[in-house]
Amino acid sequence: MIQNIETFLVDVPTIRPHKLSVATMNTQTLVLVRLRCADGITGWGEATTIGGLSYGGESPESIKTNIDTYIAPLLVGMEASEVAKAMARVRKVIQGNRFAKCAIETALLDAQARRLGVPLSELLGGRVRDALPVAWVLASGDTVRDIAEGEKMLELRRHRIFKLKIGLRDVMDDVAHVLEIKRALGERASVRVDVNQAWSETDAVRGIAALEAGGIDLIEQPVKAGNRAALARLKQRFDVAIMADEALHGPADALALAQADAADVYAVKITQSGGLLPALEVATVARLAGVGLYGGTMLEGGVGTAATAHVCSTFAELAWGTELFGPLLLTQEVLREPLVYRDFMLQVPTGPGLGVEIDTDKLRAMQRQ
Ligand SMILES: O=C(O)C[C@H]1C=CC(=O)O1
Ligand SMILES: [Mn+2]
Repeated sequence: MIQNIETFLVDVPTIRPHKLSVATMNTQTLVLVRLRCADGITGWGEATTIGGLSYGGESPESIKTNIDTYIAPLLVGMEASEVAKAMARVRKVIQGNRFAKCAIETALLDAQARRLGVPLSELLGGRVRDALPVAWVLASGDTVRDIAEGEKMLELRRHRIFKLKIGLRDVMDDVAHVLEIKRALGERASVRVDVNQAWSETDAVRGIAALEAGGIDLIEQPVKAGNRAALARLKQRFDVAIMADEALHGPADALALAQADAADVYAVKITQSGGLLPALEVATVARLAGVGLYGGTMLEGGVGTAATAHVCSTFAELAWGTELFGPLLLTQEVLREPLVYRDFMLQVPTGPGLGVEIDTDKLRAMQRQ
């Protein structure tokens, strides 16, 4: 039986300012959920977002309030091992709130996988890979600093895929910044950009033409999320791969984007999809439509990152790797043992459930009062 559900906000400084077109992050607010069951088993989930309300429609505070006020009372007293019934109730009664639903589903699945003594991946159909390629995001806002950071990551053998956050400056200034980094890193790295919706379609035509010519491998969400037709026109116009991120809020969007032939690649995010099982549905639509997969992040800490890793470990094809580096951007760790990054890959945890343990003493000390 589900005994109680608690939510925690944890403000953690980032290792350096992280500049996106929608926000500059100096701290990240982790939203963590603990679900305790009458059989003594505890499950954890995470609903972290980026930049308060500047990236998505749910803020850390709204997620906490909505779980505490509306979702937890629906679930307390239900059978904890009946994850699908519990989530069916949540999905029937609660509109929207994809991030909150994701955290709840993660906690239920973590608890159930622990109960069964298996890694969470095995409840999701089973893993076909034990490690995932991980991109690093260069977003200091400074070209020289970004190049030095990229060189350091290559030397450490931690990352050889780099995503650059652009869209804040004039299109051609951004292009010059990106191409300088590409020239410095050369064939040793895959260099990609994320515009986070900042360009008009005409900006995008100019910007993508120059980036494609300069050897950039992937263009993420160049135009507004709602402008599916523009994304489709850009996909038809250019050879370089176009990725949908903010345009993709779960399986229905995955289908609509596929029907519009609007993207070469989907950024699969468990929070944006509204949970782990909807994220698997996004991946299935992609597979059937011939769309490539990429494991996306909302810069979650260890819990959400592990959950996404379990999901991505089940993908037969993962052509574009992942960006599951969230914990590495943070100055403090909430896990007892950090996730393992080695040889350019994140190792998918092997223990029961998520395969990570929360340091509850640390959490108590770090949580927002
Ligand atoms: O992809 C996004 O838009 C969000 C995010 C992922 C990595 C990062 O730095 O920001
Ligand atoms: Mn993105």
